Amino acid sequence: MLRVENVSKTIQNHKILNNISFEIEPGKIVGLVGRNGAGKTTLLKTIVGILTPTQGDIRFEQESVYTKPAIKQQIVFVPDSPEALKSYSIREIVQLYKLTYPNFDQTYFYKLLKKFSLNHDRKIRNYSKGMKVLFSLVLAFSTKAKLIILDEPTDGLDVIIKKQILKYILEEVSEGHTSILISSHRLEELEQISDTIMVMKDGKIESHTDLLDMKKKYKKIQVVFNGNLPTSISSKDNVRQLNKTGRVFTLLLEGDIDKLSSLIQNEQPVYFEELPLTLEDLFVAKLGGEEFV
Ligand SMILES: Nc1ncnc2c1ncn2[C@@H]1O[C@H](COP(=O)(O)OP(=O)(O)OP(=O)(O)O)[C@@H](O)[C@H]1O
Repeated sequence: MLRVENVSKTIQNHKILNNISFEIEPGKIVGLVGRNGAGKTTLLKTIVGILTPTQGDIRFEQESVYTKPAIKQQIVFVPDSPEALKSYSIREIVQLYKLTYPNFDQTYFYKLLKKFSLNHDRKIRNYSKGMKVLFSLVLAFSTKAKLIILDEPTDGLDVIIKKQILKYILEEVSEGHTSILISSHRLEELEQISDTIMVMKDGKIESHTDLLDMKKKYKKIQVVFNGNLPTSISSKDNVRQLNKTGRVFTLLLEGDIDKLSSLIQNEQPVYFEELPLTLEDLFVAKLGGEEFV
């Protein structure tokens, strides 16, 4: 379990991280979303001990990553640009990783290279951008670390390779107890694979949403009535109007969603349909139009 406890980071009088606390349980995928400059990379680098916090602590399995650096063998950071490895041969990288991570599984590593058609005779600098990202992920998962931290792994990749990478991350997590912290500025990408989503803004965690809980608590519907929206519905605090086009209303129901649905059905709409709910809908309704793209 990772515990981030009241972490703040100030660089040159600029407070980049402001009192951040959260936990990641084993086997969970946590998505970190925020616009450019929100502080995502700084937070990730602080968690892995590349940067030291001005205040607060980071604990993994109860040990502080600052006072017990050996615990860092259980945590792998994959930076947003995997360029650092490009001047090494694959054999050199394997040697380096075996020294750093005692559980590095070489057989598994070569098996995965083959699976993704990453030719290991080739120099990494000759890989395409997508291949470099895949290679970094394969390397990270082969360490058998308990926490893998990925900084914008899908940035700048085409849709096909992006899907392949997200699918691979999900497969790896379902196999064991690896936890993942993954950042992106694209909410809809992380929503597909995460258990929880944290939204970061101006160095703070603005919201922390459990996606399973969200599906239970909220429902998005489209309804049409003969006239206007009946006041028995529009007057409810837990019914939010997301959109109105002519007589078509898109509503977000919150709380006891079954009770609210039957109340709406009782008003005999001429049309009623449940729509898939996205986190973006929820944030637009709750936080007033924040965009993440
Ligand atoms: N070493 C540094 N010195 C001064 N300012 C810094 C330093 N590192 C980061 N910052 C500032 O901290 C803020 C957060 O940067 P950070 O790279 O963590 O954001 P981010 O959310 O990862 O952004 P992006 O999505 O663009 O990668 C930015 O305003 C950046 O300019």
